[in-house]
Amino acid sequence: MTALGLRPRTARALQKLELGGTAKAARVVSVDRGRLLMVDDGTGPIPAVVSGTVRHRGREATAFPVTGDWVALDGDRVLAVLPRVGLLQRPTPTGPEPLVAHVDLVLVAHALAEDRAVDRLPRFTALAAAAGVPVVVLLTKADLLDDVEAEKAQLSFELGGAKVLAVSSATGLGLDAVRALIPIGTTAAVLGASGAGKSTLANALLGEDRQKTGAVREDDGRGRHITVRRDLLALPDGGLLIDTPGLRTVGVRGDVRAAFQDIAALAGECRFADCAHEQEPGCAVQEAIGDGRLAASRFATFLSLDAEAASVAARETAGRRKAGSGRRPRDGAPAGGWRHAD
Ligand SMILES: Nc1nc2c(ncn2[C@@H]2O[C@H](COP(=O)(O)OP(=O)(O)OP(=O)(O)O)[C@@H](O)[C@H]2O)c(=O)[nH]1
Ligand SMILES: [Zn+2]
Repeated sequence: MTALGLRPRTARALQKLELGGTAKAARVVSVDRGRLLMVDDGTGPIPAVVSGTVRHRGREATAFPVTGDWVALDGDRVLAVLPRVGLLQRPTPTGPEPLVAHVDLVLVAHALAEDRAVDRLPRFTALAAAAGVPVVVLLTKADLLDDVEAEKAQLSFELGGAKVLAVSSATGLGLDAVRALIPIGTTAAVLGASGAGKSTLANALLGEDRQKTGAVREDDGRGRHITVRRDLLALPDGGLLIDTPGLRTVGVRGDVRAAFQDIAALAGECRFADCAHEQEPGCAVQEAIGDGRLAASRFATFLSLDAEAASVAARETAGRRKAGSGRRPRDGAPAGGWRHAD
């Protein structure tokens, strides 16, 4: 893996496209409508646009690039999006919306001192779980808490034993621990509600005011600076950080159990395979709540997200039936294909 996180598999996928000598792999730093900023392992940010020609079909090749994507770049033209791993997608009424790609770790920021409602956090962890990306919860603004260790333990309990790190951009608490999570070449995405302290944390990790510089720099220091508001940032230690704007609404989609493996494991121990975890005898979930191993609030959150995902699935099935009479695009490519750069 290179400093920018290019994996051999992704590099091979580029070779397979056989685009010719001048096409190279480059990574998307930011997307501003049709305008992209790219980096590769030799150059600083380069502006690029998406090619109007769909040269290669397939799911990724016809997708519009998102921050973190690896693409085939020829001059200033993006020819194809290379196969994605670690793709964070937000469920929307019209289907999943890709947010960022090639993410190795999701950091969910939550300022417990200002927001006691932790039941929204599993929405973020579900988003990561759906992408198969590990999660660490950041208890931000820890300087505003009286008993950080106790709050951290409580938060971890309420999140089913999630890994929680207490951090403060104000005092520097926990910043080294966060840095250690993002070694050279790995990409972490910070998710969380607006005001959770994500951008301040990004600045603290960068060691500079991102608003002024916001630059992705090559680790050899040759790269140029360019101001971007957010997106893929190169940390001084070589890790890559994607700061995302606060997501106001995060829906859930698919099987939410991936984000509730603690509950799924308990449910596997219930006496009845079809246990509804209400008042059945031998219910391992209710037993765990009873003896304090599982937070009742977590189980309640699970039930509500599970119900939400089920209703989304039902809506999508109904929508597909309605659209079923329409023509299917060739090669299974999504209708619409490239969104052209202006
Ligand atoms: N006391 C304290 N305040 C903090 C800390 N980190 C951030 N803040 C304050 O919290 C507020 C919000 O911080 P931001 O970093 O802008 O939050 P954000 O999550 O990036 O918000 P969005 O960009 O809207 O998603 C600002 O007023 C920060 O100064 C911290 O560690 N301690
Ligand atoms: Zn049960």
